[in-house]
Amino acid sequence: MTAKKTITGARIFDGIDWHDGAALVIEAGHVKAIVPASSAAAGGESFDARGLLLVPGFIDLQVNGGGGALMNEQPTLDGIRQICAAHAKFGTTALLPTLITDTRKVRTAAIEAGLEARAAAVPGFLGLHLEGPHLSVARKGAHDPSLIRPMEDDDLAEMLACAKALGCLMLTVAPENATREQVKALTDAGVVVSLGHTDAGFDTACAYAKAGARTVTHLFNAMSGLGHREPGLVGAALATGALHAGLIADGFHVAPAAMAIALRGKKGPGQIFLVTDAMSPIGTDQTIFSLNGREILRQGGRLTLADGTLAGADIDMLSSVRFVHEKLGLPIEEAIRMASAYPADAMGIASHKGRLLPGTDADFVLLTPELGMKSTWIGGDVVFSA
Ligand SMILES: CC(=O)N[C@@H]1[C@@H](O)[C@H](O)[C@@H](COP(=O)(O)O)O[C@@H]1O
Repeated sequence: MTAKKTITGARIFDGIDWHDGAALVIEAGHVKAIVPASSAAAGGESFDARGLLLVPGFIDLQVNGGGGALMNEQPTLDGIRQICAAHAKFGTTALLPTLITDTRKVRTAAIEAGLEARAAAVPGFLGLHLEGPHLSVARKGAHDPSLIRPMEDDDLAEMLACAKALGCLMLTVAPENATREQVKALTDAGVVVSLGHTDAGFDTACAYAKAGARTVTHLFNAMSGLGHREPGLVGAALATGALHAGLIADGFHVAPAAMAIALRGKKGPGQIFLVTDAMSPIGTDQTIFSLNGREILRQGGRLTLADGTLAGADIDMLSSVRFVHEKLGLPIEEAIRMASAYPADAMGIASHKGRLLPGTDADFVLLTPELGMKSTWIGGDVVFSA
């Protein structure tokens, strides 16, 4: 990492506003400033990004796999490296490798791998997301029901130890199999607790939010719908400003009209952010893979178990940004925020990620004006170039 780098010629979006005729100045891997191009002092390396858009790097809080690796099947340092590298090709500069419901043994291996990835400073590795096994069997989705179980004392202890050692942990739980006291203990220890795979009613969801739950896992998927007398978790996610919610924007998981209604109806400051819920095929031509001994087929943009159950998404983050921009008509700035600023806010890491402000990590993406990939930068270094 050289001390100083300057990126010139691009239209720069810092997550709040556009800067035209400006240069991004990077020092020691961090944003130093965005300055008028004319006053960008010489010195250090200079990169010409004429005609391109420079936007904050994407943050994906739910990534089961990519580049042929699936966290459940390859809970190793190598698996994490593969996943991070695969998603960097689509603008993702920070992600949470996500382990869905599995055995204790696999979970322990995933935590070990996460600690190794942190020690090795794997580019793009942010922390871990453990989605399950403390979920509701009734809302299992593609999770193996035989492995879903209540949170016991030793589970809680393992999560607390993981949070302490790793520093960045998201945990999806269902109120059916995790108590409010457990959620409070976890959030007090800095774990971002997300509610999902649940039939929790509105009041229960609100009570869990009060206990510290901060986010909702893939809004609409694997939860009861918004009923007029029982708004459920969807209703709580939208009506409770404290909750942030992830959304899979592949056009198969949630109908565009439902996405638009949710975006219009979300009370702030909590926002709806994009997640890919991507699986191993991202960035490969894989058409079949296995999860807990069951086959998942990739066909026509969807990933399904033999019985047709959706099992994660076949989408990358840049395509998700394009989807909400092009299909929902969101301004490009807002589409980009949904993939950068909002997940950073949800995760509580906005002081150093999600926006390009003085002092934040120099994590950014260079795109063509048509939103094609050019290059991905993490900590001021190029990690992918198209
Ligand atoms: C990794 C994973 O498995 N993610 C879930 C899946 O479990 C669920 O089946 C699907 C649809 O849920 P829905 O049918 O309730 O909308 O959403 C996500 O793909």
